[in-house]
Amino acid sequence: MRKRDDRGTVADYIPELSRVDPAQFGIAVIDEAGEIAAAGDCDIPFSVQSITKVFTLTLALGMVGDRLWQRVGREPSGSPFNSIVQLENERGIPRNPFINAGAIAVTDLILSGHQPREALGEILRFVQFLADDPTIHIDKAVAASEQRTGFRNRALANYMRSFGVIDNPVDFTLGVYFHHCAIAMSCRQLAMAGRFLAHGGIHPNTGRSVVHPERARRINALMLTCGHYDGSGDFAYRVGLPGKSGVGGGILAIAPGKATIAVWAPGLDAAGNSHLGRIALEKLTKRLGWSIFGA
Ligand SMILES: NC(=O)CC[C@H](N)C(=O)O
Repeated sequence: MRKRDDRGTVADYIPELSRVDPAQFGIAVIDEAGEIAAAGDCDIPFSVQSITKVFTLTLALGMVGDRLWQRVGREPSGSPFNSIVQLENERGIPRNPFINAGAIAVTDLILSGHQPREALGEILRFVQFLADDPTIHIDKAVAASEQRTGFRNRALANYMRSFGVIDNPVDFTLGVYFHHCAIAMSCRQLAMAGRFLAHGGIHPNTGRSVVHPERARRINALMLTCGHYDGSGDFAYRVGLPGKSGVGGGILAIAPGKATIAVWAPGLDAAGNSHLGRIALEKLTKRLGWSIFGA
């Protein structure tokens, strides 16, 4: 991967992300026993962006349960991650929790009854707990950069608010959303944080239950069908694992019962998913026979 020169394009609609060096590549795999195989820039923290949508969905389901599905759907959108078109015909209900509109609605549920700072603290502590690492932090420069330029997300949130899908002041909800997207993690930390999804909802480090096995299975199903936006079908076709991407160039993939894999390569393809990250996952799952659809 290091040697390839087809690297995709670094996201530039969040100015701070356009400063990231596209030559970087990292990967970390953690198996059921906790054995770690990691290479390249696997310890460099990067902006996880939409990958946090997996953690905020998990947290929100724990807080409000299946009531969440009154606000957000569970179907792939077939549209770009920041698209607004479906909201008009679908009463402001976003198609799924992994497109921006859906993740903003989920963030709004987490915020309800809290101050933005408390809600954000709750999300960050949850991610730190999952990764078993209290040093994980929010990159304030990235958050501020998106606060300044996030006009589309502001449009999505205001539009949903007009349908009553968002309860809190839009600026509060978006403040929490921009900041949790700006959580910085390395591939190693991310692969660690996802482990409960590969192992039936159990946190392997502590043996404690994070979610019911059924919920872990369902989150994986959503990652498979919606985790790469309008590139989800292609990701399932090529890689064959539940996965969640972010515009920082990271992908978290789950091989149920086997392992978690986190990859990071900042250059993106046309759908906003890591170009080399996807290629690396495709090669790895093929070689190991890890696709959930068979060898
Ligand atoms: N696909 C992504 O990672 C998008 C997340 C980013 N914070 C945004 O809202 O645009």
